[in-house]
Order: sequence, then C-alpha cells, then structure tokens
Amino acid sequence: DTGSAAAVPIDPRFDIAYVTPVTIGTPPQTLQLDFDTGSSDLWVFSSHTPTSQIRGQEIYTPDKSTTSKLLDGHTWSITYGDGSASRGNVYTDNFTVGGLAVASQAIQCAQQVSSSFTTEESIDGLLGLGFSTLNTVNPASQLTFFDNAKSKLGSPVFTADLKNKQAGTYDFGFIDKAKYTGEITYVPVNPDPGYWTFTSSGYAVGSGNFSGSPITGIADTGTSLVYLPTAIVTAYYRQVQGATNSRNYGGYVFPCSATLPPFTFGVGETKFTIPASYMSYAPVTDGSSTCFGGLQSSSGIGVNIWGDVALKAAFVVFNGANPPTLGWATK
Ligand SMILES: CC(C)C[C@H](NC(=O)C[C@H](O)[C@H](CC1CCCCC1)NC(=O)CC[C@H](O)[C@H](Cc1ccccc1)NC(=O)OC(C)(C)C)C(=O)O
Repeated sequence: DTGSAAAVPIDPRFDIAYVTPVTIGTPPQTLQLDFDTGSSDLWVFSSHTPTSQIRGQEIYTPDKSTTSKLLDGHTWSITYGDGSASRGNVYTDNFTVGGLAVASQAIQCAQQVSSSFTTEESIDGLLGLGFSTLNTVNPASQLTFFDNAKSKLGSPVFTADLKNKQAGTYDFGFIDKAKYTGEITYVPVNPDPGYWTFTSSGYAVGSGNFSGSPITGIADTGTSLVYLPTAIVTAYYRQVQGATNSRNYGGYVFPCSATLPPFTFGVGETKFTIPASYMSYAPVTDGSSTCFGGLQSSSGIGVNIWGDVALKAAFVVFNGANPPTLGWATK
C-alpha cells in the first residue's frame, strides 16, 4: 500500500506550520493535523476537549464512530519545545492518510490544551512521525501511524516535500522520482532518544567558503525555523546590514530591506542552498519593517534543529528500515 497527502501552510504569508488532512473513524471524520517528525504522539481536539478551549478547530468524536474503542486507563501528557502542551485519554480507531489505512491506530484525545493550541485555529492536532520511543501514553506507550503502517508499505519510508508558501506533499511507502533532481544522499540516523538525528557535513554563508565542520541535529517538520550553533548564526548575520540579536523579539532581527545571503548546508557530498527569501522569515509584527531571521541560535535549546526553513529546500526521505537513514535530494 501507499499514501499521499498535501502539506498545506496554515498561513499563506509565511510557513509557520503545515497541516495535512486525515480521516478518523466510521463514518470518517476529517481533521487537519500538523505532521511532526519531532514528536511521536498522535493527538486531536476532541469531544473531550472543553468547549472553552476550542476555537474553530475540527474535533474527533469517538462516540460517533462505530469502530472507536476506549483504551481503558491510558492517559497522555505532552509539552513541546515552544512551551505549548496538551493531555488527555486514548481511543483506538480506523485512521487513514491519503488513502493509506491503519485499522487500530491510537488516537490521543485532548482533555486539556494550552492557550497557544486554542488560538491556533488551523491545527486540529498533531501526527507524530518521530520514533515511537518518544510516545507519552501511560501505562503503555503507543505506536505512531508510520510504525503501524510500515508492514503494509511497499518500502518502509515516508517522504517530505515541503514547499515555500505553497502546498507540498507527504508520501508514504514510495519515493516519487518526479519530486527531486539528481541522486538521493543517504546518511545514518541515530534513533536515540527518538528524533531523526543526523549529521550535516558543514555549511557556507552566501558565496563564502564551505566549512567542513560536522553539525549534528534533528530533521523536524514541526519546527518552523533552523536552529544552529551560535558561531554559525553570528557568522551568518555578520553579513546582514543592521542585524542585531534582539532580546525583545527573542532572536536575530534585521531591516526587512536588508540584503540577505543564502545559507548552504551539506549532507554527505551534496550541498543544499536555502535561498535568501527563506532566510527572511517574517516581519516581527504585521506591517513592521523589522524582520525575524529564519536562522536562529540553538544555544538555548540543547539540540540543533533543521526545521521547515531548511526542509523546504530539499526532498527528504525518512527511511524507517533497520537501521534507519535519512535521504536528502535537491529539487
Ligand atoms: C515531548 C517530546 C517527546 C517531543 C518534543 N518535540 C518538540 O518540541 C519539537 C516539535 O517538533 C514541536 C512541534 C510543534 C509544537 C507546537 C505546535 C506545532 C508543532 N516543535 C516545537 O515545539 C517548536 C515550535 C515551532 O517552531 C513553532 C510552531 C508553531 C506552529 C504554529 C503556530 C505557532 C507556533 N513555531 C514558532 O515558534 O515559529 C516562530 C519562531 C516563527 C514563531 C520535545 O522535544 O520536547
């Protein structure tokens, strides 16, 4: 079997996150979920979520599904890097993504969501695509959709083809040659503690020389920006007129009129260039002439993160074979 579904930016002005339609239950209930390779819980706004915490999101109602089953005594609670959080109970039900079906997927139903989830009307929940070791369900952790679907897939892979300010695609079970150019470079993945962790072969700022210093980080579709070591980030913004590291805005900002260099990162022998337009992420507030950078320092995070700003510049194969690998191709 295979599956293919669109990854749609939730905001047409800048790519803060992407959502993908899924169906849950019988008859099918359609929700838009944020596919997140940086976590491993599949959770949804639901009929168990207090109505005061719902603002326009679609919800999953297990009682309306003839195939839903309560996973008795199981609970979950998750807090993300940006401080947002949710918790609740667990059902199993039929679940599909782009035509690919899993019969008894653990669906974590929110009984509580933090305010940042309530105010993000376009996100009806998350679909974790990290390793199942990161799943937070107690007393028994649950498998991700990808882990449940793997045995039905021609090849145990999914691919991310995220795009700039337009819809991209998540494919499951096959690699679409039409989506990339050249050869795919595969690199090892360390699945501990549960992220898609790999090592980049180095970077270059604009037309500067390529530094061959390895950078270990995670490929994370659920993080908007790129977070790298301070030395790299300061080297980048040294090339941007008027750039400053703003405590007020929590990162590097610069005049929106500034000329930005592109940023190149290596995977094996292949080089990926993030265009300057992706590196100017967004005005700090609507209409401001001060812009927030798409590259920020990872010093406060503890891990380097190749988020959407970088992933948009590549076609990425998440290979769930044993051992797992990541494939990167230009497009
Ligand atoms: C609990 C663990 C098992 C897993 C957990 N994983 C993570 O925190 C990484 C994971 O990819 C999470 C997944 C996101 C959580 C929040 C909702 C959207 C998905 N990423 C994160 O927690 C990182 C947060 C994102 O980068 C936000 C996302 C966002 C989306 C829409 C609106 C506002 C903000 N963007 C964001 O802040 O963009 C700015 C900086 C331009 C404003 C962890 O490592 O702690």
